[in-house]
This record gives sequence, structure tokens and C-alpha cells, in this order.
Amino acid sequence: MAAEAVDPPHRYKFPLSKVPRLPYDDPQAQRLISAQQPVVLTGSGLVDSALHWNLDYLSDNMANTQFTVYQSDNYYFKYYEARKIPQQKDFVSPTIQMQMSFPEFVEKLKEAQCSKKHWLYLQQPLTEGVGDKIVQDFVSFNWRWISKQQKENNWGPLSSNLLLVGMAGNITPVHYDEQQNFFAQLRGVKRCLLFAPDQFKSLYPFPVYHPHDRQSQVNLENPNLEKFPKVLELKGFEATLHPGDVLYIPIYWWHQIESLPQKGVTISINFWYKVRNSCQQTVTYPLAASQKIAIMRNIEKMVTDALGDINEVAPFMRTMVLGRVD
Ligand SMILES: CC1(C)c2ccccc2-c2ccc(C[C@@H](CC(=O)O)C(=O)C(=O)O)cc21
Ligand SMILES: [Zn+2]
Repeated sequence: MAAEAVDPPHRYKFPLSKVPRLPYDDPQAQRLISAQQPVVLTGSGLVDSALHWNLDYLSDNMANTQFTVYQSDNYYFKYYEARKIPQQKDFVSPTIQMQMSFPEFVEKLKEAQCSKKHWLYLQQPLTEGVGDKIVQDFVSFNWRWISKQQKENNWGPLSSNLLLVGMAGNITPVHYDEQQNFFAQLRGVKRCLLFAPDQFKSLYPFPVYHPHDRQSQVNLENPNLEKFPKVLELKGFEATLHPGDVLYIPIYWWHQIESLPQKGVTISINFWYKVRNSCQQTVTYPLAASQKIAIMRNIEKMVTDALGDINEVAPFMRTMVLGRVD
């Protein structure tokens, strides 16, 4: 039977090298994690106890929990912080947030897949309220290995495990998080683009006080090169995740995650770890790009609070630096 016509994955206007793919117990994998470089780990067994999860199993075992489901009228799911909306008069939220049971979500998913008028993304922290079988699968994750990683890399506590169930074609646009992330793929195929923290200038982040804080202003699939010319200088990495793969997304690394269009529904679980406050660690110079981002964020917050108006921040900062000696 002829293989169904599969569109080639989107070709971007900048180079993408492959994220290294290594056995989870390979010393090189360990070196990359401690150097805060991305790596795809195979054979970890981290979520093997959940590789049988599918829509029916989750419907049967999560029946009495309400889930957060985002709806978008395109395939992008741009995250926004609702608490920052009041400061952004003209802000239009790009997605609708709904609450529903898992069976309702499966119903809506079928409708959306047929109508192709909107896309859905279920995103829910895995906490109490899930069924016993889900708890069984959850406790059977390879916690021994991941706790060892947490300790050896001096990460803070596990802050959450998000269960993610996405429609084929969904894209979470490029953004960074302030947590370490082991991203486990359970079902379907996800294509991940990653950019180092030092690509900051080429990704034009929103201001810290904007609801889209930590997100890039650039649509990587169709960049506005007049407004964002440095996009062409981007150097990225790419990883394709299959069930059982675990991608380490280092803190402050930019990432865009796509549920491949013809590969059906995707199910993922992320493991987010806070970082310890750095006052215990001695600072070594030169500073890493990620440290400079933390400094920029703090300065932007201080200046915004001091001026009391987010619209005064850019002119104030420009005044501070433009026309000064280099
Ligand atoms: C887009 C969505 C559903 C969302 C909407 C509103 C608020 C938060 C979020 C949120 C947070 C994390 C993810 C998972 C992942 C991206 C991916 O797998 O698609 C990722 O970026 C990460 O694990 O760091 C996805 C989402
Ligand atoms: Zn993220």
C-alpha cells in the first residue's frame, strides 16, 4: 500500500543541527546534562509504565477529574500570563481556556479533527484526583534515576509534572522557561526546536511585564524580517521525539514544540525542576548567557516597578544607553 503522502517537516530559514541522542547511562549524556546542554536520552525507562496510555485508557481512568483544555483557532498555542493582561491594554488572548472531563475532551477532539476550524491542547498538572491505575503508572516512573539527576545536578525540588495531550499539528511557539525540564514523550511524535540562551538577540522576547513574557515575538514559520532581521542569524538544534524518548531542555533554553501533523494525537509528560537560589553558589566569571538573562529580567522588573508604567521602560533604557560611550 502506498504510504500516505506525508508533508516534509517545515524547512526553517536558519540552520538546525541535531540534538545529540544518547543512551541515558552514557557518560557523555551525563556530561551534557551537567553542562546544561540539551540531549535526547534513550532507554531511561522513565515513563515506560505509561507508554500504554491512550485516549481510551485515560478516559476510563480519569473520569472524575476536570481538565484544563486550551482552544486556538489556529494551530499555535502561545502561552500568556493572565495576571499581566491588565497592564497591556490592547492584549487579545490567543487561546480560550476551558475546563472539561477527559471524555468530553475526547469528544471535542474528534469534532476539531474533522472541522479543522480549531485546535485543542489539554494541559494539566498530574496531581490528586486521577484514578488509581494512573497513580500506579505514575509511581512506577523511574524516580530512582530522575531523583539521582536532580541531586547530582543540584536542582531544586520537582515543581510539577504536566500531562500534555495535543492534536496533530499543534505548535507551542518558541519560548523559554525558568526551570530545568526533563520532557518525556509517551505517544505520537514531537519535533522540538531548541536555541541556546545566547540567541536572545535573535529571538526578540516580549517585555517581562507583557502577558507573553518569556515568549519570542517572532513567528519562526513566517518571520517578519523587517521587524526582526536577526532571525536569519539564528543557530538552532532539532530533536524528533518518539515514545520513550526523554529530552533534557536546560533552563533558559528557547524551545518550540510541534506535534507532527500526520502522526496523530501526542501525549507527553514534563518534569519541571525549580533551581536553587544562587546565593549559596559562588559566581564564576565570565557569566553564562543564562545568568545574564536572569540579570536582564531583574533589571527590567526593577526599572518597571520604579517607573510605575511599562510604557516608560523602553524610552528610559534607551536614554540610559544610547549615545553613551561604548
Ligand atoms: C501551550 C501549553 C499547552 C500551555 C498553554 C497555557 C499555559 C501553559 C502551557 C504549556 C506549558 C508547557 C507545555 C509543554 C511544552 C510544550 C509542548 O510540549 O507543546 C513546554 O513548553 C515545556 O514542557 O516547557 C505546553 C503548554
Ligand atoms: Zn516550555
